[in-house]
Amino acid sequence: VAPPAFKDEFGGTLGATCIPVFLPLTVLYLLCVCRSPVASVIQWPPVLPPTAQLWDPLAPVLILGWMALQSFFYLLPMGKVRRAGMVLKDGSRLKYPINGFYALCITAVLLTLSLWLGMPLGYLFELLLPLAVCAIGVSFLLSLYLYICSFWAPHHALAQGGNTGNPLYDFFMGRELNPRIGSFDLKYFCELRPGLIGWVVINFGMLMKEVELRDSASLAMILVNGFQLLYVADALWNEEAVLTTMDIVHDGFGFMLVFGDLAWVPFTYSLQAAFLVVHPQSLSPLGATAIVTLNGAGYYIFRKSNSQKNQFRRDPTHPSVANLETIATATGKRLLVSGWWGLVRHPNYLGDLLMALAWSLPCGFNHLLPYFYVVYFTVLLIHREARDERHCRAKYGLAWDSYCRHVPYRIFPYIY
Ligand SMILES: NC(=O)C1=CN([C@@H]2O[C@H](COP(=O)(O)OP(=O)(O)OC[C@H]3O[C@@H](n4cnc5c(N)ncnc54)[C@H](OP(=O)(O)O)[C@@H]3O)[C@@H](O)[C@H]2O)C=CC1
Ligand SMILES: CC(C)=CCC[C@@H](C)[C@H]1CC=C2C3=C(CC[C@@]21C)[C@@]1(C)CC[C@H](O)C(C)(C)[C@@H]1CC3
Repeated sequence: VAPPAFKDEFGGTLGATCIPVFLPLTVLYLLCVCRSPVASVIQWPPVLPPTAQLWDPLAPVLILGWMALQSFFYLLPMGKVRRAGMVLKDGSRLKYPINGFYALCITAVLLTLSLWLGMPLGYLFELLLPLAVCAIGVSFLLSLYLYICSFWAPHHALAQGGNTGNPLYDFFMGRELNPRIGSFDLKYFCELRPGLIGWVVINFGMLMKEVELRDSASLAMILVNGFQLLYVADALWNEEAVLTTMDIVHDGFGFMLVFGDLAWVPFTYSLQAAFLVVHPQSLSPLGATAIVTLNGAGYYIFRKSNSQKNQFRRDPTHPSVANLETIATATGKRLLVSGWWGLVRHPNYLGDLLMALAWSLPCGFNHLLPYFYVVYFTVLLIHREARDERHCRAKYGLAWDSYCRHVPYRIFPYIY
């Protein structure tokens, strides 16, 4: 039996106690700020909504209906049959359906149909706060369910980090690695479907609200919608690649990921679109071209580097990666030291951050709020890089040190 893991991630027990209180309040606060005329994150006294604005009986119906609809799409026998994930502690490999892109397409068809039937999608703007409250509630309930069920999971199915014996810390980190109901994988489903697709649906609702208010969608709103739709469509098109990410391979499914997937992503990643509804911006053609170019460059780096590593991990003999320079490690796996992964140790983070900046720039320079995503994301990725570095050093030892000497910069070439 392995020794219990240390409570050393995310500030230990204190972090695991405070974050589940602080982050849900942050989501609600940011939504209130972005709808206020001043939209200042440092406004005092802070903008607080009347309690009546936090609840709408339609919200739980929409959230639960949405989860049920996306679960139904997940179970439909379409797309690639069932792909095997990474090898687990007991030597087995779980199978996953690869049909997320179809789920996005069917959702798009349903949205078009509902527009045609005259459904007021712009009403999502009014519903943002009650929807966020319900998504937060669902996150707490699901995390509690996962925590309780994990006590029936076999030992080899537990995650390394969320297994300390401290209930608060384990609830936060997640005890079980791949909780499932039958063949329905809860973590894989939540990571890519309800929150990610929900995010672009909310964005579209904000665009429709703008059309309602001003008769047409602004260029800034179209760019934000287009960029973020590209990001979500890319994630679902390359769904298989998520099977090699840290969340799926290493992290347990606890409050951090449940809340991140179901509440944080849809309601904070859509802040720029919600902001533009109340604070319209005009963009010059030159400004728009520069922003599109920045997003294109970020996307290119993000996609090429992620695909290169994914291809290399799936089949190192594939012609697209077979000629790259590598370092051998004691585990039998090799590390890339040329190509994208020879430029910096996380080229995919670099591309993702350039895109994050391009999503905020259409909102102009008069407010900090639309830049919340860039700031949060920089902190998240620097922290994530440090966590990954610790895992890799523990896994690969001297080979990792040698990789770090070959590739000294972590995310930004010649800077960090
Ligand atoms: N939009 C958002 O909110 C978020 C987006 N992301 C994005 O998700 C994507 C995945 O990120 P994440 O899971 O954090 O990390 P990575 O995809 O960067 O995966 C890290 C793993 O890659 C392997 N690896 C590292 N260096 C090398 C190398 N030189 N050669 C071969 N393999 C290597 C190691 O695993 P092993 O050796 O075991 O294979 C390491 O643990 C990124 O593009 C990131 O930007 C991430 C978080 C949030
Ligand atoms: C503040 C807080 C609660 C943080 C939790 C972190 C989560 C929001 C993120 C952890 C890793 C994520 C990934 C994506 C979304 C955000 C979370 C869940 C991702 C699905 C976005 C789309 C990308 O293409 C991706 C598939 C590579 C990515 C995977 C990691």
